[in-house]
Amino acid sequence: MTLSQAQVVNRSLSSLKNIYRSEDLPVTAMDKGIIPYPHNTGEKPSKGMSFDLSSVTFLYPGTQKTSPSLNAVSLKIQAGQLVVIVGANGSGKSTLIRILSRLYDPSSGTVHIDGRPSAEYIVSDLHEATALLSQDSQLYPLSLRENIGLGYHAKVGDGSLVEQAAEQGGATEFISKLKDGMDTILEPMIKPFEMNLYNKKSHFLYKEMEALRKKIDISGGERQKVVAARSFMRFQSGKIKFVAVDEPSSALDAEAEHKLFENLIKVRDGKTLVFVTHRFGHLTKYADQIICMKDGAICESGSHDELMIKQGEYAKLYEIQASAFAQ
Ligand SMILES: Nc1ncnc2c1ncn2[C@@H]1O[C@H](COP(=O)(O)OP(=O)(O)OP(=O)(O)O)[C@@H](O)[C@H]1O
Repeated sequence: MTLSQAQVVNRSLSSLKNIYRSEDLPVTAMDKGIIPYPHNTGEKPSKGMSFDLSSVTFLYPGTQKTSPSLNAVSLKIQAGQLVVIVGANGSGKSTLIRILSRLYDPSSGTVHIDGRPSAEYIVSDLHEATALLSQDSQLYPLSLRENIGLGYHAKVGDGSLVEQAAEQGGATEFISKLKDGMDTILEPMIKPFEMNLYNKKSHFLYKEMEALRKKIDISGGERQKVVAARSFMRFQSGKIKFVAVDEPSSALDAEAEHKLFENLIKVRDGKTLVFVTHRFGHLTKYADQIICMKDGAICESGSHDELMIKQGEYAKLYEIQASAFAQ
């Protein structure tokens, strides 16, 4: 029996629903915890996830490196804060995001979330309350509508929610220019057809298969807009308390990046936002707290103005970028 494209897509969608919750969240050996998150939901509405890290050191399992990727990191992030992490390549920014998102537990030191050791919470609950937007986020061989809708799979059939998320992620314009719009299927899966149709050029499905073979490519920036739209869809679940944004904007032009940040900030209510960025300006000036990292450690933290007065690492990085515009 040959599966139709729709059947293939439906099957993929239902299996992806099961794995999507853990997208970007590789399961590592860690204490799975027993306390549901959020805890004490009957109390006043949460402003977001809060963090308290004390002397956190982290070495990737099996790494050849002799020095830890995070070294004695201590920091506090209050619920609802907008935090920006900056620092040179390899300084530990993404690693810190992975610890905050509980993709890894520290090699030593402690992490408290909302006042409790993070290991006490059911890890899948923490992941469900976390939206991680990073360059590694994947797209699936499904329609653009489904790729976005998967963010909140119970509402994947709600066209207006999916379209709203597409708009917030900045994806509407490029999608409207595609022949099949939201129904465009990315990287169609032709394998099941091909097995049956090999060399049967006269078969009526052969032509269809040939059309599907033409992979629909979208640019790096457009992919990131779809992934961003999926995160906005996730926010609709009402469960997100922590948004970690690890440089998703590297392929975005300046205007698209600005809009993405603006849209994320518009929906920040009830969420703690942590951004990793190499581009100063948009965010760093509005951040409640800037964390500047160097060689796996926090070398400075404070507001933009405080760190500029200090004339340390942050001011150095900022001035390098500012001088490029002044010339
Ligand atoms: N999966 C991994 N396994 C082993 N070492 C890793 C892994 N990921 C990162 N590292 C190492 O940990 C250190 C910190 O890396 P990390 O990705 O956190 O830095 P970063 O500040 O986010 O860098 P960039 O700005 O280049 O993205 C680096 O020395 C890096 O080589």
